[in-house]
Amino acid sequence: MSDTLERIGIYKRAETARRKAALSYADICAKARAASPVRGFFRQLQTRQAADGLALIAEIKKASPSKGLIRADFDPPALARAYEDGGAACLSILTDTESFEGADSHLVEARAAVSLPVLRKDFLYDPWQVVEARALGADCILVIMAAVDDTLAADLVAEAARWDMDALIEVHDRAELDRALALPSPLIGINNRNLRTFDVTLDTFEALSAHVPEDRFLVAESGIFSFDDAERVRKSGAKALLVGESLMRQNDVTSAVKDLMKFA
Ligand SMILES: O=P(O)(O)OC[C@@H](O)[C@@H](O)c1c[nH]c2ccccc12
Repeated sequence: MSDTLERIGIYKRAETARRKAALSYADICAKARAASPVRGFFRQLQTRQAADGLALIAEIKKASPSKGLIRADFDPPALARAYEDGGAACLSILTDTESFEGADSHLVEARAAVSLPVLRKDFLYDPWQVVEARALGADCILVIMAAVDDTLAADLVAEAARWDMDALIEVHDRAELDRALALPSPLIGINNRNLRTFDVTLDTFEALSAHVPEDRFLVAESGIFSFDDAERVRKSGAKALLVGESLMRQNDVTSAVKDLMKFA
């Protein structure tokens, strides 16, 4: 099968080159300095985890390469409000258009509708994209260890820190985890989905979580559909969940969040 991550890397680097040609580093920095102030993403997760035992990062996701169209009735600001009303701690918003039908405007408009911190969910290959994320209003970026080498990962994390943003470091196997633990970020996400094959299993979380030191804030990503799934990863050390599809498929997103987290 074709390697999706490889394909994404190719068009994303080309897209970024086009954007950089139109807007220099200095210009994108000026935009980032003028952006809405950072909302503490990690701090919010810690607060909500301390209060409830588990925090939710709720994802706004219209489509994906593995599932196709997930939600036809797609209104990012309305979804953001519904997630906030349900009790989500933070939002994750896809901005990649080619594979996920996301858009930068989804992030801008959804974030403006709520007071929650927001993760820009995209494929980052250049610190310029981190500054761009801040210019859009993002409070946290994603660093996918399967997509970047150690030098680039460190550069992305450093750029995020320069803008007071958090960085969620995503891993899928032991080698990626060991590389992630060398980075100066407390937020580690174990992606239960293999980005090359799309296989999803919570066994991945159970196997890898044992190797994550207690002082890291561990996020369980992908393939969480029920309260039982949430309990299963919580018992293996998850402090937060990152959930997209199972919430996006519900008409009533607010009660879907309450059911998943057993919020009253
Ligand atoms: O829709 P799910 O199975 O609940 O998964 C959400 C999130 O983990 C997933 O969208 C994701 C995790 N890592 C990514 C990297 C890029 C794009 C998407 C992702």
